[in-house]
Amino acid sequence: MEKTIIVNAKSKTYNIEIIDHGLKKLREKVQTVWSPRKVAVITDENVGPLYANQVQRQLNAGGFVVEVLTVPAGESSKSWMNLEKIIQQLAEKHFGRQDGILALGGGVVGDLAGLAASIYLRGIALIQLPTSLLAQVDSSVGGKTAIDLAAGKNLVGTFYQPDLVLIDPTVLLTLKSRCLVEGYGEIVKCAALVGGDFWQLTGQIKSPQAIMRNANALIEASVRFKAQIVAADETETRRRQLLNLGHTLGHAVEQAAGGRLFHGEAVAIGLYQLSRLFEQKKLTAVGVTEQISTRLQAVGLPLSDDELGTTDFYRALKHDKKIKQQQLTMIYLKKIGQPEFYCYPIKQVIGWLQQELSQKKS
Ligand SMILES: NC(=O)c1ccc[n+]([C@@H]2O[C@H](COP(=O)([O-])OP(=O)(O)OC[C@H]3O[C@@H](n4cnc5c(N)ncnc54)[C@H](O)[C@@H]3O)[C@@H](O)[C@H]2O)c1
Ligand SMILES: O=C(O)C(=O)C[C@@H](O)[C@H](O)[C@H](O)COP(=O)(O)O
Ligand SMILES: [Zn+2]
Repeated sequence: MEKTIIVNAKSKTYNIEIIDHGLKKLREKVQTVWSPRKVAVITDENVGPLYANQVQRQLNAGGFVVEVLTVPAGESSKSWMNLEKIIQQLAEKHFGRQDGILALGGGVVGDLAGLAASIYLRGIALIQLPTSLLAQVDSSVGGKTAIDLAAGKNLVGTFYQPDLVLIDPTVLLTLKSRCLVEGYGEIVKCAALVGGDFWQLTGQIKSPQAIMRNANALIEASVRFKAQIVAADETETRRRQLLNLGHTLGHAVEQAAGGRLFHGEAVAIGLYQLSRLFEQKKLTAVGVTEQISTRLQAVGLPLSDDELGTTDFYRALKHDKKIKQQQLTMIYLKKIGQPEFYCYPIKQVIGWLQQELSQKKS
């Protein structure tokens, strides 16, 4: 399979190339956007040993000079400390404005490396080579970069588009099952926003193996949708907020779980729980929540978490980026494929969630 999807964002137009065994074509693809230069390959301790040598060989063959910089695996790497270390290493190795960063890893590496690329020397070139399912369907596309603060997730970041996203679905074969499945949480989110054939396709996925068998179609559908949204609203003035379906609650749950839950798992909980509450409010059509829960449970994604009842929603939600003049915009589904905005005073949303979700572990 070889597919090209063009992202026509306001700040930049670039290609997303979805290519089976695309790593073998890395040199050729990078050469379409970059002349020979120094490249910092930023990766993590799991992905580096699997793919960094191959990436380095390909780049060297194209005349690129490669430095591999490795961070620990996991969400806690999205930190000031790692950002500073990367920036320091770029400076020590005399990276200049003509050089570049290639992010080789999951969403954690992509968000961190993207942020470093966007601020070092006020911005150097970036290529995303996403290796987790979540990164291939979501985080490598659209230019959001971030690190976390104690106060909340992704509170420091930029919008910074890459020159190229190269997706090789075959690298997913080395991903642990739990990591594959968490990426599917974002796919269900996306399919619920789109509806139609995409939603039907997710209805056929009944196991992690089925995710893998259908990976190419799932990646293509997710990326096509995200590319459209980013083209329409790169910096999230309104429409891009739709991609936050399930995230208002998801980010709160992820933070409360302190690393125990992966991002896609927390999004699954957020998707289900918020849909349940909006269905109770009669804003979401009867049966939507059941369709969502069936899809999530089919692959073993969680619908709830023990921490949910004790989550401090006040602490977690007050930093939501969708708050404006004390009003929080939440996304809900009127029906599958029909997302809507729901704007409500933040204090009342917090009270409502505390009341509805405290002590309930359903
Ligand atoms: N920028 C965005 O638009 C955006 C969108 C969604 C999520 N995110 C962010 O992405 C992060 C989650 O990303 P993630 O789920 O990829 O987590 P991750 O980067 O931690 O990757 C998950 C695990 O899989 C390992 N891994 C990755 N690729 C592998 C491979 N091919 N073989 C073996 N192991 C591999 C990693 O080392 C890690 O242990 C969160 O921080 C989230 O906030 C950002
Ligand atoms: O690309 C986007 O826009 C998204 O919202 C995609 C989300 O899946 C992703 O988790 C994103 O990082 C959330 O961003 P945030 O602005 O809510 O921190
Ligand atoms: Zn997300």
